[in-house]
Amino acid sequence: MNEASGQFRMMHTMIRVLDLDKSIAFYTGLLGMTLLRRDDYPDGKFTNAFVGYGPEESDTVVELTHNWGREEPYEIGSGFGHLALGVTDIYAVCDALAQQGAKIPRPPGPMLHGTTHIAFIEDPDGYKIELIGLDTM
Ligand SMILES: C[C@@H](O)C(=O)SC[C@H](NC(=O)CC[C@H](N)C(=O)O)C(=O)NCC(=O)O
Ligand code: NI
Repeated sequence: MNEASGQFRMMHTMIRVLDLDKSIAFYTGLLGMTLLRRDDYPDGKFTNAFVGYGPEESDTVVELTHNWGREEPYEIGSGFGHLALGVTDIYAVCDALAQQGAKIPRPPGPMLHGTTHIAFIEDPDGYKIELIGLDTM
């Protein structure tokens, strides 16, 4: 820790989404997050929806930005990696997600070159979400 660290707090990660209702349903319905707030900006023709596991005052959350009228899928690019969620019993969680139709391009198991058990699922826009087996860390 350095002297500057007390001045900053991690607030959110923003991702641009094509279908806001579909994304909100994914993050709340499948991943158990809460829709914390939804702010429309008519002058900018966009909406921000914040989802997470606790209030923004104490938790780092995800900001889903929807640009009105956008139809072209976003290019996620090779630089973006993933959002990471910790879970207990990653195998049971992945089974339940698969039964609900979630895309799981990387099934659960020990990570390459490591020992932590991870999995990767995809959100409606194709953003990778890593699931980390907390009991395997
Ligand atoms: C510990 C956990 O939070 C990780 O994200 S490690 C996952 C691991 N990451 C990498 O290998 C990064 C280097 C790689 N060359 C890259 O640029 O992505 C990972 O993605 N492992 C893949 C797997 O299937 O285990
Ligand atoms: Ni990670």
